[in-house]
Amino acid sequence: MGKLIMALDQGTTSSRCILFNKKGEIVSMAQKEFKQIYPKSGWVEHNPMEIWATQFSVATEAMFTINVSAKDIEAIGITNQRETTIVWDKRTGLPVYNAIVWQCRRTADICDELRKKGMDEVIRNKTGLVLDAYFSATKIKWILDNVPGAREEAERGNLLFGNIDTWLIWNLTKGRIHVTDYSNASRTMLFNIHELKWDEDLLREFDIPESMLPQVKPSSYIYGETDEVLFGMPIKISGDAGDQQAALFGQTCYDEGAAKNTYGTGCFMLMNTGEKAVASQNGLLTTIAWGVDGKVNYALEGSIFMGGASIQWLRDEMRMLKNAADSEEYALAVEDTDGVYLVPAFVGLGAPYWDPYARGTVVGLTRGTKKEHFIRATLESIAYQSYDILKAMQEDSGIKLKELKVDGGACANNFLMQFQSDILDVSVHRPKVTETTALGAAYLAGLATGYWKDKEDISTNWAVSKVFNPVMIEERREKLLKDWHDAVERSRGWARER
Ligand SMILES: Nc1ncnc2c1ncn2[C@@H]1O[C@H](COP(=O)(O)OP(=O)(O)O)[C@@H](O)[C@H]1O
Ligand SMILES: O=P(O)(O)OC[C@H](O)CO
Repeated sequence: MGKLIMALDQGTTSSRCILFNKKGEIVSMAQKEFKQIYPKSGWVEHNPMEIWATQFSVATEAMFTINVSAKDIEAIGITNQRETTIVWDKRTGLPVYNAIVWQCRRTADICDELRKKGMDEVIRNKTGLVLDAYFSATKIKWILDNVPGAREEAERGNLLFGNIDTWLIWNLTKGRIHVTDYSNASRTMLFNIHELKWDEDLLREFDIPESMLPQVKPSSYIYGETDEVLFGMPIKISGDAGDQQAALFGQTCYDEGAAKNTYGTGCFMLMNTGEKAVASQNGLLTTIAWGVDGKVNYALEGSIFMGGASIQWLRDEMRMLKNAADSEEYALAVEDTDGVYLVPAFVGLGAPYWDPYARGTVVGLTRGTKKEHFIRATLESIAYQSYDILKAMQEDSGIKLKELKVDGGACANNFLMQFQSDILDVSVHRPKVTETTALGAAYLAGLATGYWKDKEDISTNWAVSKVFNPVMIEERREKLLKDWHDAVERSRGWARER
């Protein structure tokens, strides 16, 4: 069989491990969901120990299932839900608080205060990000200000910060390595994406000691080896990237202008802008795609907070679905939504609106509205939100997209993909391997050890499974989009006024 690459994909709702062969094919896979903790309205946490435990357990399960051991694994690549913040005590390895998840809105008021001081402009220029509770900086500050004794211990140099990648590498190496990569660092709101270093002014503004921060390395790089106790012998750890950037890499979007959209918990559209950091005029983020071959690549990103998660909400809270995949059949059982629009602003709206006070809104209900219309409107909202991002991206980059590569759990939905193509008026390409996040992490790891020679070697692995071409007439598209934008306006600012 030859050696395999292990990708650890630590997502918002589950920890996954996938073993890939040289052709980029999935040889084994294991997955475990873990608990979502909602201590207050708008707050979201994870237990860091559960994240580590589930991630390690799926790693051993994926090996065990196909009867391979550490000697069969060439290297490990890590990819992770980004921004989610963990602070732990380096003496004990114990977190001082739960992981504060990227979706958590608890620090919206800290952002409001900073905005009053004009910090939004400073932050945008240095980090490429929009001042928002989404990113790690205000989450770290919240932990230091609210966990008794945390600030004192941090100032004494006893506490470490990490996103999930850093936390996993620290645990995989039994506390020997405290590291992250450029793509993850670029999501903290503390990293200067032009100078490629932690920004002293921002650290001072947020009152965060630099000693807490990990070293920043390329995304394809031998960071170290796993502790031999874990897998029986050490395995190289040689890839690390935030999950959305890893998906861009896994989709082989190596050329300037190439773009992908991932339909997972949220939806994240990224366009490679090469070695140029393009500043957005339309509410997108400028972010680091990866550091590979001694160079840093930038991307424009549109982040949508509720993508597939809104289908999960239909399933778990509204109890309209037995499983997410059934949404396709319900949506196809009606011709349209009968004028119903659902804006899934359950945790505010991300790009391009950036409104933490927007809340979920349904408009156009009538006596004739059926469950099928409601489900279809929820699926359509995913496509409309992606339209808003693509439009902003085309304006910012000056590039008219001809095709969009897709991946993530919800891209399995054929209704959604066809509607997406219709609304964008662009062809949508679904690859054979849709686990592109894990694949990207595997590619980064394998490039560092010479398992794959170069990006060209990898590119030949990408293969399309299905193409969706637009068939909707323009007048219909325009009417739907106009009504969608009216519905979005009705959702905005709702929580601020209450
Ligand atoms: N066939 C489907 N139709 C619509 N949504 C789906 C479908 N399959 C999965 N999903 C949604 O996709 C999400 C899971 O995708 P995944 O890429 O595994 O997410 P993540 O990496 O964010 O944990 C869930 O929110 C689920 O509701
Ligand atoms: O867990 P995912 O795949 O929804 O990704 C989460 C993102 O990285 C958040 O920025």
